[in-house]
Amino acid sequence: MARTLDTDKPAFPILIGDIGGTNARFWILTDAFAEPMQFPNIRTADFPTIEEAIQKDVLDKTSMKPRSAILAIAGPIEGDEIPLTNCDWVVRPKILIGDLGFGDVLVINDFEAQALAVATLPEEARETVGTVSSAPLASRVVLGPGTGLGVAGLVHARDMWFPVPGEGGHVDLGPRTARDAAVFPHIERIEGRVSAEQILCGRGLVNLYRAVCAADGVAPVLSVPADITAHGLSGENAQAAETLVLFVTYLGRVAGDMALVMMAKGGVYLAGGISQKIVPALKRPEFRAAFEDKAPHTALMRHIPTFVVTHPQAALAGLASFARTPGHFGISTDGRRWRG
Ligand SMILES: Nc1ncnc2c1ncn2[C@@H]1O[C@H](COP(=O)(O)OP(=O)(O)OP(=O)(O)O)[C@@H](O)[C@H]1O
Repeated sequence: MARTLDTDKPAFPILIGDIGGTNARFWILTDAFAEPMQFPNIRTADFPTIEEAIQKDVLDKTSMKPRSAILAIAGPIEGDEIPLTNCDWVVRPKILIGDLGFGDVLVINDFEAQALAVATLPEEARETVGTVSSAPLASRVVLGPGTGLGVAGLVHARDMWFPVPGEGGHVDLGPRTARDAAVFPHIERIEGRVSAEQILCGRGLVNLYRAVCAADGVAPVLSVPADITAHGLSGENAQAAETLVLFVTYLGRVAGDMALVMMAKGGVYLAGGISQKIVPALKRPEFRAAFEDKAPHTALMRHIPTFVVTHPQAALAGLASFARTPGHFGISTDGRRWRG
């Protein structure tokens, strides 16, 4: 139920963890007010299991014994064994309780955590894209191209924020312009279709770049997402430069669709590992133009702010806000909380 944790809060110290497909990050909150203890970011591929990662990255490095854990993971949360999308780890709350000594484990969706962050993000932890820079207390959307494409909504009601997790990264993305029509036939599909995540993530950047090369009849010379954005931003590779322009155009198109679905007058927040790295490209006209190009609602879209989340550990900041003041957030713990 929405207020479960308000009356039954997890006990401090609390381990909070943001576990993505590529990276995992952990903090310990010693109490409701103290600065968090931060631990080195790790790559999930460097540890065979999450238990080993928590033991070696966190527990072996402090005498603090966390009593509770709140983990945000990439993937759906069902049952007592929760495999992660895009990584080999399986989260087993009963093992975390039995082997690592936690008394209380809550697992939520990683984009729910991003939504928690967006609810409480200070202005200095975001950068405005476009000309609208104030965000009213109204529904928001967070959209994050990273290892995958995460999407969540955030509803403000009854003086609380309610994150709305979903699978919005898998909506269809179709061609609009003549150039799109030339590039799209070369985009690798998933079961016959081009979902947004086929383009708007690290792997998708490579997919899009290869399609641009194929449309131009040139051999691809880049294969790593960071190289494509670097060569695209510098302009030294024509196909990478166009890839980046198309990437922000499609991101604007999907971000606009999500804003329409949620009536997100409170703004669209771009998170994930890629957004912060391509801010100059997002500030070119194409992103906002695609975002606003939503007839018959272009006037509405012009007033919706768009931001890049610049906080380096936004999901952890969101989890920390929730752990400290759970009553401010409507998070359901049904089927997602285990006790020792
Ligand atoms: N400079 C860059 N330009 C483009 N892509 C990048 C850059 N740096 C990293 N990436 C890509 O970002 C992705 C990692 O994103 P992120 O940091 O959000 O990881 P994550 O938290 O593990 O992801 P997720 O939560 O989506 O599973 C990888 O696909 C990586 O190739």
